[in-house]
Amino acid sequence: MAVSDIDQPERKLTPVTEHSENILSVRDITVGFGSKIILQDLDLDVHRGEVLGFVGGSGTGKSVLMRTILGLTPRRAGRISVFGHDLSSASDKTRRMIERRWGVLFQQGALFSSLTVKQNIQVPMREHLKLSQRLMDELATLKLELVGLPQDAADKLPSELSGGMVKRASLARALALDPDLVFLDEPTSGLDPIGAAAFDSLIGNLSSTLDLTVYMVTHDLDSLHSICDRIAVLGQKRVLAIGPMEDMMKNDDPWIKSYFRGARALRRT
Ligand SMILES: Nc1ncnc2c1ncn2[C@@H]1O[C@H](COP(=O)(O)OP(=O)(O)OP(=O)(O)O)[C@@H](O)[C@H]1O
Repeated sequence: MAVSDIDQPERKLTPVTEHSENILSVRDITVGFGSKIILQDLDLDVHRGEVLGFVGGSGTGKSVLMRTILGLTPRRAGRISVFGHDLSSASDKTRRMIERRWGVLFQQGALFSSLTVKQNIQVPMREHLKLSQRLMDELATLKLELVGLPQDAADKLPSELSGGMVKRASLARALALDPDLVFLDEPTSGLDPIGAAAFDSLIGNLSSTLDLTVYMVTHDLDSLHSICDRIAVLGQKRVLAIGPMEDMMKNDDPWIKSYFRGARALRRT
């Protein structure tokens, strides 16, 4: 049975009044390209075990922030601490340990087109672990099951998969090393509403059963309502607001109001 077919267990929401342990902390981050500043003095905390949804207008810097945290885009100022380690002062060994403990699903899936699904899932295993081919094959089989892909997907190339299957295969790769934290960049974009709901359900289930912390950039209001413990809104080069959906529904910032209580948002109720 696919994970997504299992009824979604009632999610235990992270209590926001208690000070949860931060798995990721960003302080005073400034990022720019040439003379254009995208993020300025931005602060953000992600609590262990939560699903944090990240929203903001197009071009506000959601992907830039995610790439900066991942070390793919340089920052001009600020500190990032993951699993209690400051990334600026981390040794190469610590940095590799951190990279082993996080998984990433990029916006377009970013699977290697010339590798089969199984080989794609095994890329992080080859990079970080020394395992026999047989063990890696067994692990890839387990990951396919975890994300609800049929076993015959293992030997297919990404071009032979549907959009929803590509997302699941990318998620299987992001989960290859049993991470504590996963970054998902618009995981439901391009999926039809049924596929998107099944994917949300999968992420919600994995988050509860594997005790995963999820950092999810999304435009999908359904995802925000159904699986996010908290929502962070990016605007004016910083995190404008962060909190549970109830807080967003009460917020009077014009962008937040029109996003969460505008005509499109109200149509879904
Ligand atoms: N490598 C780069 N060089 C120059 N500008 C860049 C680069 N990467 C991103 N930008 C600019 O940074 C801004 C933020 O881009 P980003 O992709 O983070 O937006 P976003 O909030 O993720 O948008 P969307 O919701 O449309 O995906 C944009 O103006 C973009 O053009």
